[in-house]
Amino acid sequence: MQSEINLGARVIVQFGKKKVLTGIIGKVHNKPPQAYQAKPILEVLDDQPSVNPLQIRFWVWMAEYYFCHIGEVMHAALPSGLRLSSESKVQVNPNFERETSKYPLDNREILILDALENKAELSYDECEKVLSIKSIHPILKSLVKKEAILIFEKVQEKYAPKVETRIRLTLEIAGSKNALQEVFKSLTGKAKQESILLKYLRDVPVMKLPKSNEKGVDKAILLEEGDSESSLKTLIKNGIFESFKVVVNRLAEEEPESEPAVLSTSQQAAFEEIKHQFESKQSVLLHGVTGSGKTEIYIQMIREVLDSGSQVLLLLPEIALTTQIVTRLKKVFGSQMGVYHSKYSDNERVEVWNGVLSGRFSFVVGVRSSIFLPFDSLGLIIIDEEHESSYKQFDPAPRFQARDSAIMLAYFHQARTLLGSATPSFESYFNASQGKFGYVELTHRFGDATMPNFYLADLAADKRKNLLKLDTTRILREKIQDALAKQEQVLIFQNRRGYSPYIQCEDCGWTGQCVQCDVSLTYHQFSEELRCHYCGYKEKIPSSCPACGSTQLTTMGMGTERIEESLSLLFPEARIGRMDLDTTRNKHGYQRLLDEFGSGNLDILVGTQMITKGLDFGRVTVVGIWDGDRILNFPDFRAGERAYQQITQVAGRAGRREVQGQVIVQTRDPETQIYAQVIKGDYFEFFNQEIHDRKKFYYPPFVKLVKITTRHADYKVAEKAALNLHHGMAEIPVKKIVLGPEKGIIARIKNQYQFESLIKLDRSGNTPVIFKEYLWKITEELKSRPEFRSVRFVVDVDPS
Ligand SMILES: Nc1ncnc2c1ncn2[C@@H]1O[C@H](COP(=O)(O)OP(=O)(O)OP(=O)(O)O)[C@@H](O)[C@H]1O
Ligand SMILES: [Zn+2]
Repeated sequence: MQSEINLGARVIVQFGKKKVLTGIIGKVHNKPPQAYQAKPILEVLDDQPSVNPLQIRFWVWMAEYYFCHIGEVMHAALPSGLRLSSESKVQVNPNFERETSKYPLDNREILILDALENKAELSYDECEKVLSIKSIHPILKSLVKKEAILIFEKVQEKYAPKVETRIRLTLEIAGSKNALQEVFKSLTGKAKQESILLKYLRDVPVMKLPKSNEKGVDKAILLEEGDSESSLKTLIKNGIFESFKVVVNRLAEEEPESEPAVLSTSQQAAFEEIKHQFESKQSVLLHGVTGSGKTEIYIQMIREVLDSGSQVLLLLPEIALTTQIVTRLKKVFGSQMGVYHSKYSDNERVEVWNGVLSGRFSFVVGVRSSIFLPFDSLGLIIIDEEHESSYKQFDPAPRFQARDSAIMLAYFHQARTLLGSATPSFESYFNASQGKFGYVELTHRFGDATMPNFYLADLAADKRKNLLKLDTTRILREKIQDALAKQEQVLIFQNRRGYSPYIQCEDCGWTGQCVQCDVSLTYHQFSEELRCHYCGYKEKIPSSCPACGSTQLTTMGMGTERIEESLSLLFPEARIGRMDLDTTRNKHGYQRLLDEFGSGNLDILVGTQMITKGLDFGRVTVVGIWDGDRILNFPDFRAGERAYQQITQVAGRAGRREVQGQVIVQTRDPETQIYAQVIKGDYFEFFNQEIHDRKKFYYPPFVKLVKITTRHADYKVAEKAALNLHHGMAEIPVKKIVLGPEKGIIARIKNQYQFESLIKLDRSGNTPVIFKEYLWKITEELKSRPEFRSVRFVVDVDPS
């Protein structure tokens, strides 16, 4: 068999009596495993491997680096359409004969056997339908005992190619004019059939171009004007038409429709400089202020690399992927470009996968999981908005950082990585300052656009002077009013983190709590529900307090819904939209809101983080940051970095064309230094200050962080396991600091108590590798103890 096996091919392996699993050939060797009995391969599914050796190398690296099983990486990497599912099926036992069987059969058993005469195999579901009962097992079991049927596992490809039924004239008819005339004669008086034939001849020029009959037409199109299916059937039965099936592409073909823009002088200079630095560096950081036109530079880079015959991957944060930038790229690259989106169906994902495999897509724009596509000759990976924390996968394993992983992937391909941002991550900026990355800057906006003007609006002062109305400062109101008068647009930003509205009883102080987690339920006005943001639990809003019966329930906190409400009171004439998790839950919600805003149907858009990601709207002149302080205050060593990035990014949506933008930050503390730094736009100065603290207190990029969460349904067991883990880790002979274990910020999630340990590892040499080897042994040893058998240790390398 060995000669048939190719690295990367999918195979089926039997586990236990009933289960079959799909695997990928990772290595072909002759050493039998010591610890377990190897399982035989039942079948090799692919002649051509689905996964190439570079991918396998990448998976191995990822599993090792992010401390998880390679199976978990495989699971994340393969679109589920490429994994196989097995389903139990029933067929007649070939040795069975009803007449001579020594066992008596009851009625229901006979019905199943009858059904199997019409169809060679039935699924459990189908058997249940035959008898219209719920539990088919006893009957099938009895049939097996009576040696009447066999049960087997059928492995099915989940991916289903899209098949179209097409109709064409049979060869006899299409081949001769006479035959066709005969047909016409025979159809006189049969208006319905005649109409179908006429329609066919209208769409397919059989007379002029006999070859055109080969392709025929889509049956659905042939019948779409109301012609009858049964008439078509008759035509087929009489040998006039025939039907056949073809596999078609789900992803529409598009031709490029515009040329790339001509770069400005400074863009051109940046472009040349990037190429120059690529000669000596694998990775280059492009630090270009908001609106500087990074996209056009990417387009030129992509063009060049594609022309040289290599593949290109452009990574975008999740939400940005549905928008402007993809439309822009599609216009330039047409159907050479594949889009890999998490909102795509499985089948669509498999088509992008296969498109990369077959060479149809040499360029892919995608979310973080697109790093797993089967590229075999990448020349360039671009990571746009590289500072985005959504590049990190939190759950489930592999908990990978797509930016860091992409750099590794590029290394395996001997490719280059271009990281772009107006507000680089500290990691990348640090790497650039150390000379590990190249560094190219764009300090001006494209064209005549200038950087926006900032105003710090003092909430406390306005309150004292009685100028605060519905939480808006005077200056914010004035600027909005001005913009509305000039028919310009306004964005209002409220930070989602560390804050969500909830319901409280005014009389007894009751608030809704999740039944499985130690958190308050969040209030959703739109759906009139209370929801848990951790486990998804939800309940209807009670009409009275469940604790004391009072009907005085009020909404606490100030979410985007409340802001929308306040603004509609203050500016009754304005058309206001809201963009947050609530209004974008369905597939097209986000796009629809952007389209409305873009086409000028909305004057004001209120939103969370979503409105900050790379949006480019020419008429936005005012950006209001509802509560600046909220952005600064979260308990995290990255608080400052995130705040700087976020304020700069939101502000960057304002004034991207001729009219200068106005940014109003509402705050109780206008003296806070970070505001001054953002306004000055001096990232370098800000970085230098912050990095000093990071060094002093041992935080990244000076150490490597590993976070381990210990989980168990029993508080005591979880705590004990976490303490044991702690003691084990303290003994590991590498340079490190082990903190914790502490009760999780949220003590219980989905009925599991959690304790967190944080490890700060020395970065030098192979300290992290040694640490992980020991950690593996420690957790395996703990899990082998009966008391900790169901404890989970969740390891997060480079948590964000
Ligand atoms: N060479 C060019 N020719 C014509 N228009 C350009 C050119 N470069 C940039 N633009 C326009 O300038 C605007 C800003 O460009 P772009 O959106 O690429 O900026 P960006 O650097 O990605 O900004 P951000 O970081 O804020 O997302 C866009 O409307 C873009 O179409
Ligand atoms: Zn919950």
